[in-house]
Amino acid sequence: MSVGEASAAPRVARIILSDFRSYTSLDLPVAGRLVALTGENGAGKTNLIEALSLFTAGRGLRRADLAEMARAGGDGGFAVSLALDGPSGDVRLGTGVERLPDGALSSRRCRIDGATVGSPAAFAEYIRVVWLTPALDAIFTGSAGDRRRFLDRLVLAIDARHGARVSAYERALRGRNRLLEDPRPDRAWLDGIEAEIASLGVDIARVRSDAVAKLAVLAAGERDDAAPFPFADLAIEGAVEAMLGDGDEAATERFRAALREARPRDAAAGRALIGPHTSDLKVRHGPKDVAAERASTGEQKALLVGIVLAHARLVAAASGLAPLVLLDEVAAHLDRRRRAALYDALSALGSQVFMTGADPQLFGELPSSAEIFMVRAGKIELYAREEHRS
Ligand SMILES: Nc1ncnc2c1ncn2[C@@H]1O[C@H](COP(=O)(O)OP(=O)(O)OP(=O)(O)O)[C@@H](O)[C@H]1O
Repeated sequence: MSVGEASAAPRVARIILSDFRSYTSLDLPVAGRLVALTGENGAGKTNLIEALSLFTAGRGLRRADLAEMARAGGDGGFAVSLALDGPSGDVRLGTGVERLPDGALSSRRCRIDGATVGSPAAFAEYIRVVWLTPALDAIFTGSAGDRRRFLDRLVLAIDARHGARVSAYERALRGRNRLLEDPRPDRAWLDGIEAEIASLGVDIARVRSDAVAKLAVLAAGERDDAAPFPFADLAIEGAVEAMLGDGDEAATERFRAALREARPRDAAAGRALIGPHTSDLKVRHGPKDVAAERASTGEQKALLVGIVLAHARLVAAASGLAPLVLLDEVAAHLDRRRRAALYDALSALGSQVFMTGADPQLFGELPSSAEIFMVRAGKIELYAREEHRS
């Protein structure tokens, strides 16, 4: 499917939580496409969108352990379930952890219409999820590792197998590190594991590069210097990415040769010094043509919003599913004009969007079809919208 083609937009129609974070039990019907969650600090707004973020591969938007998600004071288990109004009808998605009869906690369970599936990656057939959280504010000034993780999340929303690919690559790297600890390592084993690393590494570099190139094409379409959300110039910098020009097979061979040659150096360092695990995502503020880390705090936030909007459009075009968009405390950072522009852009996306903000006034510019909820200590009710808009 090409960028711009129509996509289906699944909608969460009901959220049911049991012993999830601050929620003992919650059954929330949702009617809107644009949904705002307001309420005091600590009320449970982020907890709710974190629950939604579990319907994608990985550990959700806080990258938390399952044990942290279970309500303190509960039995250690929790359940999150969604009724989804999807392209092929209604479907029920569920995930959580159960306290087993023998007293132990189960591993993470994932279910689709009651049937167990192997991992949350299986939800990708029904729903894609993208998000922007305050933790990402430091992404441009933070470590290359943070930016790689950010990029991998972008890729994961397009290609649900990317997480498994990265895990397998990291496992193979650890295996090679262990072999290199031996002063006389088994050469056949090393050859084998390096072949695996090279093949997985080139796959990772390729899908990351493709995603960045597609995002760049989308951003290029919006090269309006006066746009409220500036376009970003994105590029990946990495030795393996630089090898891709001659095709994947040649790149795999070159990466494998580089690993073989680097054995003494990597043995001394205790890790591989070359590979996509050392690459960096370079971001520039397009209209100003400066490195993103040199832009102002507000400009960085606007850049991130621009990237997330472009990403949501890319996910819709690539997967045929307009992704669920979760925006944690984004509205509060934007001036009035940009907030109105954000709501226009979100309406145009076609996605269902959940956004949080402590101050209900932040959502004054939302269209009347939007739904605003007031969150108070584990309880959620509709905010008096009519009053609010008068
Ligand atoms: N496992 C847990 N069990 C019980 N309560 C939890 C658990 N994890 C977090 N909480 C509580 O949830 C609350 C935080 O909720 P959340 O982060 O959703 O707040 P918020 O409404 O987004 O607030 P803010 O506006 O400050 O971002 C805190 O009071 C925290 O103690």
